[in-house]
Amino acid sequence: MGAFKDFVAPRYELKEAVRDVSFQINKGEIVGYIGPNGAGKSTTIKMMVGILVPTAGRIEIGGLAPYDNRLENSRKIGVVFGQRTQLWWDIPVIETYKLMQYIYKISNEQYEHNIRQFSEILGIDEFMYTPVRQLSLGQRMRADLCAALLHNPEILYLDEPTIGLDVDVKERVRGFIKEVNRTRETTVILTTHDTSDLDKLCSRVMVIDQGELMYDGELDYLKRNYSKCDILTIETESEMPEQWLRERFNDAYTREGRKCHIRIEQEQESSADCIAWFIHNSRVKDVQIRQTDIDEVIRNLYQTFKQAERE
Ligand SMILES: Nc1ncnc2c1ncn2[C@@H]1O[C@H](COP(=O)(O)OP(=O)(O)OP(=O)(O)O)[C@@H](O)[C@H]1O
Repeated sequence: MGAFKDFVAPRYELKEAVRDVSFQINKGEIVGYIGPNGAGKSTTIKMMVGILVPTAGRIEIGGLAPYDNRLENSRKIGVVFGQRTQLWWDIPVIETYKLMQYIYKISNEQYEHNIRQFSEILGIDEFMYTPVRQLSLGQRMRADLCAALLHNPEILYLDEPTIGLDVDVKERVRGFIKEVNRTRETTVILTTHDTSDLDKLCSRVMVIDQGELMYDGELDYLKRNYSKCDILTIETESEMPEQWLRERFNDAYTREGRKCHIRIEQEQESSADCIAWFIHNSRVKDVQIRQTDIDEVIRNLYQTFKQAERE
C-alpha cells in the first residue's frame, strides 16, 4: 500500500548534498577527495563529469561547463566508479575496447600503443578474451582502468578505485595511476576510504563532510595536525610484567603475548620516550608505529571545524 501511495502521490524532500564547495585543480595534479560515507564526494564528481547539474554555482573544466558541453567534456575525461563497470558485461574485454575505439574515434596507432602499454603494466593479457561477467573484481577493475584511458583523457576521475581489491592488485592499480600521471601528465581526482591510496598517490587532499569542504591542502599537514594519537607496537623477547606496563601506561595499552600496543597521545607522550623505556627495561625485538587512520583524522578535523564555527 505504501509503495502504491508513493507511486501515485510521491513525496519530495529537498536534500542539500553539497554546499559552497569551491576549489581549483591544476593540470597534472593527483588530488585525494575524501570524507565519510554520504559526505558528498560522488555528488561532486558526478557534477564534474556532467551527470548532475548543480542548482547553484559554477564548474569549469578546461574552460567548459561539463553539464552544458557533455560530449566535448567526455572526450577529455576518463571515469572509473569502483562499484560499477563501463565494460559490456557479456562480451570479451577486447571487444569493449574495440567499441571504445569506434566511439571515441581513436586512431589504430594510438589504440595499439595504449593497449600494449596498459596491458603490460596492468597485466590484462591473460583475460583479454574472457567475457567481463567471468572476471574477478581485481581483473575487472584493471580492465576498467584501461578502458577509461584508451582515448588519452586529460583528466581521470576515480571513485574508490581500490575498493574490495587484494593487496597485490591495489599496489598494481596504484602503480598504474602513478605511471599514467607521471608520463602523460594526466590530472587525477580520486575518492577513497583507504589511507594507503592517499599515502602512495596524493600529496594534496580535500576533505568534505556533510556537504561542506573542510580542508584543502597537504596530506602530511593534515595528518600531523589532526592525528591525535599513534599506535606503537613493541615486541620484546620475553613477556613484560603486567604490573610494569600498568604503572607506566595505565589503560593506554593492550597486549598479545610478547607484543604490546600502546596508544600514544601526542600532546602527553612521545613515541621516542616509550621506546627508550622498553629498551631500558627489556630486550626489544621489533618496533612499529602506525598513525591513526584517516577516518579518525577527519573526525578530529570536523570537531575543530565545528568548534571554530561556534566561536
Ligand atoms: N540521487 C539522490 N537522491 C537523493 N539523495 C541523494 C542522491 N544521491 C546522493 N544523495 C544524498 O546526498 C548525500 C551525498 O551523497 P554522495 O553519494 O555524494 O556521498 P559520498 O561522499 O560519495 O558517500 P560514499 O562514501 O558513501 O560513497 C547523501 O546524504 C546521499 O544520501
